[in-house]
Amino acid sequence: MLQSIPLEKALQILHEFSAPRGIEEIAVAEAFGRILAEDIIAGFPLPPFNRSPLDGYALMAEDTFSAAKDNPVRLKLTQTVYAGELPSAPVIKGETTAITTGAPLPSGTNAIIKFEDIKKDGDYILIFSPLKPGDNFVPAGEDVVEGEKILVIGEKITPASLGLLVSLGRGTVKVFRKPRIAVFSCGDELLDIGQPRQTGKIYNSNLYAITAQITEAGGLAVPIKSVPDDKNKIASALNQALQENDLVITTGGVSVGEKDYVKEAIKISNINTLFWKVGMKPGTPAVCGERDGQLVIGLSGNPAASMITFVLLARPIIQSICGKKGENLPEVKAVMDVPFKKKSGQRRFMRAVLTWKDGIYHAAPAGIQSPGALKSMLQCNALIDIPKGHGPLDIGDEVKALLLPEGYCM
Ligand SMILES: Nc1nc2c(c(=O)[nH]1)N[C@H]1C(S)=C(S)[C@@H](COP(=O)(O)OP(=O)(O)OC[C@H]3O[C@@H](n4cnc5c(N)ncnc54)[C@H](O)[C@@H]3O)O[C@H]1N2
Ligand code: MOO
Repeated sequence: MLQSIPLEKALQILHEFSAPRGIEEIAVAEAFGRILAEDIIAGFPLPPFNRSPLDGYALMAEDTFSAAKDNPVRLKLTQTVYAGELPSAPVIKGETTAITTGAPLPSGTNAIIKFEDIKKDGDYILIFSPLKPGDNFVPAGEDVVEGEKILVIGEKITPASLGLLVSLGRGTVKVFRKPRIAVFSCGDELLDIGQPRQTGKIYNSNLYAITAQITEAGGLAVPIKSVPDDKNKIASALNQALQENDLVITTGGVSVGEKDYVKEAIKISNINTLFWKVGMKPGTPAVCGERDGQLVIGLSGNPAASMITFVLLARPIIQSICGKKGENLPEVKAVMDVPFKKKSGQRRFMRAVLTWKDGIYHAAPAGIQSPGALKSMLQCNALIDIPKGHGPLDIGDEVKALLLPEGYCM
């Protein structure tokens, strides 16, 4: 069994099992936040026809070249085109068409003047300044040309991508299937919501924090009741969770204590242990296994450690299973504004608050860094990646920071 491996190596191993688990075609109305499983090629241009961007008059710019304040040009008004209608005739020299915003332009026109800028004179309009060809003229395909690839496999569907899909007449779209991700915590000390407080016991907060993290990552979280410190019970929970889901995440019971049974339960369930312990603090004792291509990711029970290991180790794998392309967390440089006294015997991911000031990120520790201290995660918007063996950090030291996903921080 591999033991105490660098985070990058751990990710490389897990990525062997991170292929998407299938494609489904869903209604565009349901597709916000999903990951595209097809490239979207425009079947027609946007806008689909030459159109007016304002309420006014469509005309030939050449007719207005001599227009001046004291020498207006007179054009004959021959028709009105409203948005949703079609012009009944082209515009010829000396004529104009009244037009509303979004209406198709009659052929022959190459400029539009706002109705506030003309004077009506019976069936004629008076124009007091010249227009150039193309003034206020929105050509078909200004936004998207026919045949253009506007969305690409692996991109997240945003409000704008939904708008574009519908503009192109799409009612459904192919997306990667959301992986079902079971999550449960191990520990005799765990109480669930609603159970009365008991001395020596604590509430199972990890289940809810990790469930939310799975949802943020794009997975379909399947939270499961906590399992006592019993290797056979943990093994059977793992078995069942693997049968019904694409991936299983556990918390607790991964260290060296007498009742830390997850590693043993993994063996009992015929899950192949991929590695135990990752060179990072917090979250060192994470254990990962695989059975028939499905992963089990066992995180530390400490609430902050489990959240941090989730974001660094599990999130990129989940995102990849979701079909998402690209890096996990954006990396930026920051300067320490507040010292951090501790040495880092191991590579440490320090919870930090980053603020943008004078063209640079400034970093301060987010609070107590112990792996069980969860409150520090509230304000934490970044993790400072401190290399193994690094001494204390002083004010002004430059550090590497990983920006946490939006939605993690208050
Ligand atoms: N002798 C040693 N002891 C420990 C070592 C070590 O190397 N030698 N490693 C420490 C490190 S590092 C970590 S991290 C923890 C990890 O322990 P486990 O993953 O086995 O987690 P537990 O012991 O089950 O729990 C740790 C801590 O977190 C609380 N907890 C557990 N589950 C939950 C939950 N669902 N919600 C909220 N809080 C939870 C639990 O009560 C403990 O306080 O091991 C060190 N020990
Ligand atoms: O690895 Mo543990 O460092 O205490 O979270």
